[in-house]
Amino acid sequence: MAAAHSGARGRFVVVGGGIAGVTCAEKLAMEFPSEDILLMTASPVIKAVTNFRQVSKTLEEFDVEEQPSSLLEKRYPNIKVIQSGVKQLRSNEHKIFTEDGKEYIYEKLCLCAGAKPKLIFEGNPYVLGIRDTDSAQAFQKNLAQAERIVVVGNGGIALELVYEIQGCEVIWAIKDKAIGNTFFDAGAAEFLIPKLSAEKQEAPIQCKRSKYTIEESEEKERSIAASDKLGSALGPDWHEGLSLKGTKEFSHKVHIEVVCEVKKIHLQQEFLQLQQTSLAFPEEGKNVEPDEVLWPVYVELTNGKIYGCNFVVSATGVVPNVTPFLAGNNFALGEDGGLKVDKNMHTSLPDIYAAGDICTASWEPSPVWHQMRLWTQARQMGWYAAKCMAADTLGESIDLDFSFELFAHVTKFFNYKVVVLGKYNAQGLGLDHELMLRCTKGQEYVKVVMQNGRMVGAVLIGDTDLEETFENLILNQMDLSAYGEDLLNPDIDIEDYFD
Ligand SMILES: Cc1cc2nc3c(=O)[nH]c(=O)nc-3n(C[C@H](O)[C@H](O)[C@H](O)COP(=O)(O)OP(=O)(O)OC[C@H]3O[C@@H](n4cnc5c(N)ncnc54)[C@H](O)[C@@H]3O)c2cc1C
Ligand SMILES: NC(=O)C1=CN([C@@H]2O[C@H](COP(=O)(O)OP(=O)(O)OC[C@H]3O[C@@H](n4cnc5c(N)ncnc54)[C@H](O)[C@@H]3O)[C@@H](O)[C@H]2O)C=CC1
Repeated sequence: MAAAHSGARGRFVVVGGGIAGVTCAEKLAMEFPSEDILLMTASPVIKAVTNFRQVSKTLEEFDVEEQPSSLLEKRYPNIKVIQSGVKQLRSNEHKIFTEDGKEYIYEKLCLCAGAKPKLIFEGNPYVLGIRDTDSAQAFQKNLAQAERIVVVGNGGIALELVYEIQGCEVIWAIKDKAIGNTFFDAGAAEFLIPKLSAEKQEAPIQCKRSKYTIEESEEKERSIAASDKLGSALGPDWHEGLSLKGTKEFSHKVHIEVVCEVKKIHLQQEFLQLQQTSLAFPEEGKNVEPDEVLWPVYVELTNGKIYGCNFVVSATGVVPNVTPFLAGNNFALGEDGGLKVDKNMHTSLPDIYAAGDICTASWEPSPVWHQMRLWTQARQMGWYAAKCMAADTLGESIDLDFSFELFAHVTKFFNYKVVVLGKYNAQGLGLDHELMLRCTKGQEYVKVVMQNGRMVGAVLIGDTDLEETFENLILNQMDLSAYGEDLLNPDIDIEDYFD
């Protein structure tokens, strides 16, 4: 490496301008008002949490705003933002080196560099991922000229996309039998499916929140894929600021191919040489006709079907963004490739902490908490990592934060409010559990997971108003055997029982 110019010495250095990094820097700035906190980030804007609302003991909601870093420095005069990517870490010397050729010395470091989309057929220019503002805009631009796309993956992004896209045929290829496997079971999927064939209620195509937008002149002409410079993950309602419309005039037109993966992606020329048949968009769920249209790419599925399309969206999860920090540093990594952190958010290397999507929680968790790469957890981890760094500096001990007692997430899918609590899909419980259900078509879907008469998880779709009561029941592990099915009886006001 070329000789680096000496930058600054920071007692506390945080890497990453996403929710985890910014929250961590803010908390450190509050804990140590007379210290400079260095926040290094590869992106020109930072993500700030605004309008934070504690909905219940563990459920929280907030908005995420993209802001220029100067606003953060104004709010916290002891935060200095350095806009340059970190290219190397020398943990044994307590030094980091940035892309602009500077080096910095830290006493304590927190790595919050997020994650990257885990793309199928990475490098294929017809395969798009969605992570940050750039990639979302690239997607929108391509969609505006598309008649048919193939969406691969069955998690949060795919669920949001298939519902939001209008005026474009969508072939949705999933590995599982039912939609939304990361959040739902087959019953909940069944409840949601009718929404995909209904006319989408027109949402105002404008952003609910004011957002800092990148100057037009800075925006590069893009071909199909976005630039590979890594920005922060998008915030809530990210699609509301974008018109997700193809070239046609219909609302939803989604066909789901279940239990399959993508075997191959053929360019048009290759496909024509194969002399195989591709399929037209299935009417009423059935493949009847060979396709007459020529497409830029053809997707061959493992079930033998081939569909032509304009491009493919790979919404197939994320991989922690650890690469810039690994060379020469012997970090312990989790099975998912994240930096392992203990119950103090400490990695395996001295004075280095990690938070958010980059890390893998490796402590013995509460029986009803698990890690998921979500912004609620990024905020909680960033905040708690700062508290741990402060406690260590002051020689104090600290208990695991209460937010890690119960997994709790509130979001929106297909225009329904969705709350998931604890082991909502009986994760890790094997056969040792029972399910109780209540469902009113088009209105609500309530599922609770019971183990030995105690509630260990719940999925609440619609305005059920049950989240606080169920959160308490999961947290206090009360024996509910005596209540039997009455637990979900809509004629009984369950809150009166337990409050
Ligand atoms: C489309 C989409 C929708 C989502 N929807 C939801 C949702 O509805 N609810 C929910 O809870 N979660 C959602 N998520 C997940 C959520 O956005 C992430 O879990 C969360 O934002 C992660 O925050 P983070 O700070 O760990 O990482 P990021 O937001 O990825 O931030 C990482 C930061 O590190 C910087 N960086 C990267 N490499 C370097 C480097 N070498 N040097 C310096 N800086 C670097 C980046 O520029 C960025 O600022 C969604 C994600 C996506 C992509
Ligand atoms: N409302 C919310 O809470 C939302 C949360 N998110 C979060 O953002 C992150 C990224 O979202 P997603 O990419 O949707 O990740 P995800 O982890 O939610 O889902 C990935 C999906 O891809 C599937 N998959 C993995 N490899 C595959 C392959 N080779 N072929 C076919 N399918 C494959 C998985 O089975 C899974 O269904 C996640 O952490 C997610 O939790 C994203 C959007 C909305």
